[in-house]
Amino acid sequence: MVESSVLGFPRIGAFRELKKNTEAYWAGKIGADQLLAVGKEIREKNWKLQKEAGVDIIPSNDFSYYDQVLDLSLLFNVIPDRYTKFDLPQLDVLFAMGRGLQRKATESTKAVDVTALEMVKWFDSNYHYVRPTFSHSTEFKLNGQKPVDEYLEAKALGIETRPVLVGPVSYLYLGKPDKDSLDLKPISLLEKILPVYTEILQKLAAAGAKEVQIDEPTLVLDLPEEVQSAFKTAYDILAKAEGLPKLVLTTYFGDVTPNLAAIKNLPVSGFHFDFVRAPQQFDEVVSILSGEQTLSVGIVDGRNIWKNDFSKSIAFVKKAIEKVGAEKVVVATSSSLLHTPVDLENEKKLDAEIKNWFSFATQKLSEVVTIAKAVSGADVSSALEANAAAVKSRKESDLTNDAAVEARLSKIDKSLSTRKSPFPERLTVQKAKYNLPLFPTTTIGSFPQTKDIRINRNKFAKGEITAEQYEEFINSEIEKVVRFQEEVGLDVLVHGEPERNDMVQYFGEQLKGYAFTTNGWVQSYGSRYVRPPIIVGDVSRPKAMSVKESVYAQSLTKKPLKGMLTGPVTCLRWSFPRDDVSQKVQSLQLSLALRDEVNDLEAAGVTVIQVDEPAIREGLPLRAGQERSDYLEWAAESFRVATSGVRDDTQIHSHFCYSDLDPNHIKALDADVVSIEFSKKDDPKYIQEFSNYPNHIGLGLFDIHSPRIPSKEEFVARIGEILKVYPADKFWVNPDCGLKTRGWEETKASLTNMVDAAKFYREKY
Ligand code: MET
Ligand SMILES: [Zn+2]
Repeated sequence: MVESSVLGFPRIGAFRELKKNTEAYWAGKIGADQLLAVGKEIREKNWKLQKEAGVDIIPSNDFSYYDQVLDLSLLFNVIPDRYTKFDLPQLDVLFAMGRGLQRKATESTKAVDVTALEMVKWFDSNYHYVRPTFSHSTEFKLNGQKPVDEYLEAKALGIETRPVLVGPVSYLYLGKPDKDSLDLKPISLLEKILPVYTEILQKLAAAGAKEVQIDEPTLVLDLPEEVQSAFKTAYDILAKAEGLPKLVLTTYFGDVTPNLAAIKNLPVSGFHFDFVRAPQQFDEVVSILSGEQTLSVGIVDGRNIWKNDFSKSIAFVKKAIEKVGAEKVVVATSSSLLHTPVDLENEKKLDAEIKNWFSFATQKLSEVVTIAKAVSGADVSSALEANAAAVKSRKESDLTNDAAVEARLSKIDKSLSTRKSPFPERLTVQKAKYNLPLFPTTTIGSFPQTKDIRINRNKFAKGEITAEQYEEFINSEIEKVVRFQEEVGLDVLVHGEPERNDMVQYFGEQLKGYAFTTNGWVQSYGSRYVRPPIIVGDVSRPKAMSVKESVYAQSLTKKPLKGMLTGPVTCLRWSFPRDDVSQKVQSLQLSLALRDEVNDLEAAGVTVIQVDEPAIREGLPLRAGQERSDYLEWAAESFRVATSGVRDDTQIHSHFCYSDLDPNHIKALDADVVSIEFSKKDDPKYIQEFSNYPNHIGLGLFDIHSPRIPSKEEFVARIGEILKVYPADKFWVNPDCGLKTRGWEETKASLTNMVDAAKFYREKY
């Protein structure tokens, strides 16, 4: 019997229980005990769900209160000193590293003021991990035994699990040196970290774990020589240790063949490969298996919501069986299911035909089980028939294909993707028109999404208030935000985005070709979850989407008001995309819809327009090469198609966040002004890279993921740092990103300090 396996299950709860309770804990409304109890409940539910679905290999330690990489940092004591000096309980150390902590002293506790560690994209997904941050003084040792505890917890429920750990090479390589140790290469710590890996693995084995899923996803990246060779060093050492469980080396999100030499002959009990993303690697990766090693065939998509095509998958798995034998093959999800929503059954509003095309995490459990059964010769014919019917219905549906969109797409040429004049000429007319001071200040768009906003949005959704009442409410929010910005003296204002639940979903809901869910949440980072809309067919814009709010906001002020749109690549990346047409086609369709919106904004008098592309970096193919250069080309083309229909004196902004951005990747967008998340970038070399960026730029000055308030002096110092390498006449002053997750109090204080610092330099220059 071929076994089925799941690499990880969403841990947020079917109804976002984890978020609600984590945030309640942060707000001091519930105690740690209650939060821990909720975590336990979620784990129990997830394990039982998988058991009941018939999954053979069920993961444990895939749960986390914040991020699984951060958990490992805590477990291995990779905790910079600044987090340990307050005598915080472990859970609070975890959250302080994840999101920063600022707290006044009480009778029994010290005052705390510490920024978060850097958070970056998990490969090309919209999940973010907290970057392990190493110094010369890092002393690896086990801090507790979370993986063992969770393994035993499942065992106590009568469920045998396979614990998951990020492997040593990936863990180190995904990290970075702390600011006090910039010369440190994390991978050089390999031999120092292996003893703690050994220790935790021994403990797992002692607790009864027979096998551990050891994730080495960095194998899908271009790896420097010393990292490639680290695999052999690491796994040879682990293989020599006494009393370890078997290790299944798990890769996902891409093709590992360029690094095949690094894992050939590794002493592990098996390998997992992602054949959804990279089916082409099959022959080569199978060729490295020794007679003993198992092959985990990742065939059920952990990154998207389309129903599996059983006939194709079964054929694929059969091919694997032929090569290595049924007893060695495992049918698996391509990656953790963390990236998919929990349960399609909770979608009550989806059109029945469309719903039948989807499969969420819970449904994917039965998919791996059914495929495993089918290739083992069990009779699953009714499941196969239903599946074939769903696949056919999607392919042939009118909802999928729109001839008018396809015709417009075929007419895109250079004239549609080039601004009328080059940047220097635009700059001259824009200077004259907007007359902004040196160090112009602005924000990235969203202002605090208060409880009041959420309540009113829900009321409107439920029909408890009328459209007029809702509009009135939104207008009052806009007015509040505009007045506030005038008071603190910001230069380019925004309307605050109170009408937007999410920057992609908001537009998705107004575009034809999209479907959206009511409960399809996916963790993006920490307690922030997103509900990606789903691109089901050709995309077009029936009517204006954002003009009303921006025009209203502009009517309230004489200062320039920035209209806010989400760019084509980000709309694509933060949606569940179609898998039947290319990403390029989907992106360009979106860009045409956005072009109409940009032009409508300009015509309505909103002539500073920001088109956010925070996801442009995450979409970058993981390896250098043709696919990557093609991507950069169509991504930039999409942005320009969206934004180049405007006059020279219309100022186009763009915004990027979440990851290490290469300035060369955004030059071709030709935006007049860009803002970039930057506050946690300490490496002067990185700042230097941006000094040649030709257009204007705002390097984000404070972390919006943290409630911490930087002082004016801190802003002054940071701006001063950047000014050492960065020219003052291109310098915009702004936060890292939008302020939607922040409260008003810290927003007011931080922005006031930021504007004061800008004024300080304005006088100085
Ligand atoms: C993740 S990028 C966010 C940009 C958006 N305009 C905002 O401020 O919320
Ligand atoms: Zn952002």
